[in-house]
Amino acid sequence: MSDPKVIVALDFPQAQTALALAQRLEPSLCRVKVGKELFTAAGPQLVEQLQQRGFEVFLDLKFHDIPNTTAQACKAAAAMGVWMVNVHALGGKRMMDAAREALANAVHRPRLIAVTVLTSMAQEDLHGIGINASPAQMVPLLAGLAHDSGLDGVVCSAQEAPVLRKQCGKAFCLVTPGIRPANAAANDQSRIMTPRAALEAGSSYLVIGRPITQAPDPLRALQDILSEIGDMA
Ligand SMILES: O=c1ccn([C@@H]2O[C@H](COP(=O)(O)O)[C@@H](O)[C@H]2O)c(=O)[nH]1
Repeated sequence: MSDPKVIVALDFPQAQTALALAQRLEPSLCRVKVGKELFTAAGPQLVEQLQQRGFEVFLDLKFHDIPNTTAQACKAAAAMGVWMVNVHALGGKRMMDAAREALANAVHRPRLIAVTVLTSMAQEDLHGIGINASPAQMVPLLAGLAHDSGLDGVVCSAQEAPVLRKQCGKAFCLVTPGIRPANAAANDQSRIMTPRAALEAGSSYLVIGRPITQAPDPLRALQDILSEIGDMA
């Protein structure tokens, strides 16, 4: 089976719009991501519909709660048959251990990854919440905890990928949002990189939302990105 490197973020307020966009894409070219906005509006039924159309789904709900609650939420995600699910590393090692253990005997075990520092955040945002460290310092620390807990990978920016690749090894999955083709608007993202540069830096998968979903021709936008990636796809 092919292993598409692009994960399209379906950030829409309702199922109908998300399905219409998915209809214009190709499961052989990309996976899709269902995040908080769409899942809150449309729920597991929408995940099921995307899977029926052949898409593998990254359920991006960033679970961050006490260990038991997070573990049970991960189990519920696995029961939906999703390809990937995530927790937030700021929930700590005990929470990540519980999440991994909860999935150990799942019939269909999704990849379990942890968000490190959101790609929208810069150093001043961390200072604003009392963390006197830079993303370049915090991300390796949180990725180390996720790695020690036996998680499959992390969400980070592509800017941290070279360091994490060395720290956590080849098999560790680095999922990177904040991807912007040259000249595309950064929007609310802070730590960004172009698609090809991100893969060269060591990203495993690229999460791309608005540059594709808001384009006049989303399939064309995806294909342009895949052409830029070329032999790295
Ligand atoms: O650190 C993170 C974690 C998750 N995201 C999600 O990725 C997409 C990015 O969308 P764009 O439109 O390409 O900016 C979005 O769904 C975020 O919730 C992230 O950006 N950063």
